[in-house]
Amino acid sequence: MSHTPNVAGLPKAELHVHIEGTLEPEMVFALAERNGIAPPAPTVAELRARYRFRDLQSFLDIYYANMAVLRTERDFHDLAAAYLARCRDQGVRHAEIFFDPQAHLARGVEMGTVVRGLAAALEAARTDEFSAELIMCFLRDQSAESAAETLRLAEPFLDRIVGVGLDSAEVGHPPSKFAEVFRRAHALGLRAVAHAGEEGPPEYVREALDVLGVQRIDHGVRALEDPALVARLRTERIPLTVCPLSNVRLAVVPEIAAHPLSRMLAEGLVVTVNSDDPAYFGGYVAQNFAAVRDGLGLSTNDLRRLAANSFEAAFLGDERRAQLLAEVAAWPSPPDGSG
Ligand SMILES: Nc1ncnc2[nH]cnc12
Ligand SMILES: [Zn+2]
Repeated sequence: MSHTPNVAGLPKAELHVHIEGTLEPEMVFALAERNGIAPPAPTVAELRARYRFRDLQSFLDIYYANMAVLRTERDFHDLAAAYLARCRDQGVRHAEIFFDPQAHLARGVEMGTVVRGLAAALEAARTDEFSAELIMCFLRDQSAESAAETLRLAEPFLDRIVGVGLDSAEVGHPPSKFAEVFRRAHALGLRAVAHAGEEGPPEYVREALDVLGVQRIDHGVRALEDPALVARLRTERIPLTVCPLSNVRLAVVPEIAAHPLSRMLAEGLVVTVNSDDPAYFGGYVAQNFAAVRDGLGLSTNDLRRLAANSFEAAFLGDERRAQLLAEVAAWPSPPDGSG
């Protein structure tokens, strides 16, 4: 077998991971038991067997149903702590983590319960080597008024939230629906990102940039259908947080060998590789790197480019960004310097 560099050792930022999408089936059952509620399936194996998705909506139905086991501050802490523990083995040096408060508010779980639990886990995980931030997403298949109310509820916690995002069922819910709440988020000093061009058209990517003023696009793979948009993304160096295994599992692309990531790299786009909902899609971020390395035949240079892009796209200070970029440039280096 040819020698392939160990992508788990490649220093990287993960910029597109939904914390509720890291809820492994085993944890669904453990939390159901701890909270005295019925699990969503008879066994872990039977729950996992349902993870065959036709499209985004068929995934979201199970994703939202499983979240019912998340009730207490401790639950949210334990969920984030489990993801953060995995970051160490995945080469993740910085994580920007999405959460979906409306999905919890709807079940009577308060904003403070969610944010305090998640933020405590992030605080405990921060070191000189590792940083993490929270991005609060609005559910685009709910109303603009609900998004505005969600932002109001989050105002007491903005010291623990770096930015806002937009996720959930895309088609029929254009970014422009959320112009006002994103304006308010900018006024509050928050960063902004949005899912666009996953199932939705290139026009949604444009709206996310022009109407919502986002600094990154989450997914964005359908932007490739529009050459003028591709040229703009390249010229303005707008990062796209791509999720290869997610795209295969949600039938955005037919198989990993057909994934447009190679084309995006060749176009000079600031693309990054991320896991999206790793408990559902067959792997965390290093498995996503391995899948595109093997499925698309990416070179060591390509892998370094993807990791460097992740630090360029991250909400980091200049000094730490420069340090992490230097570590990427030195990869793969022998772990003890002896080779
Ligand atoms: N891939 C995805 N697209 C839109 N909303 C999501 N919420 C969790 N994962 C998502
Ligand atoms: Zn996502």
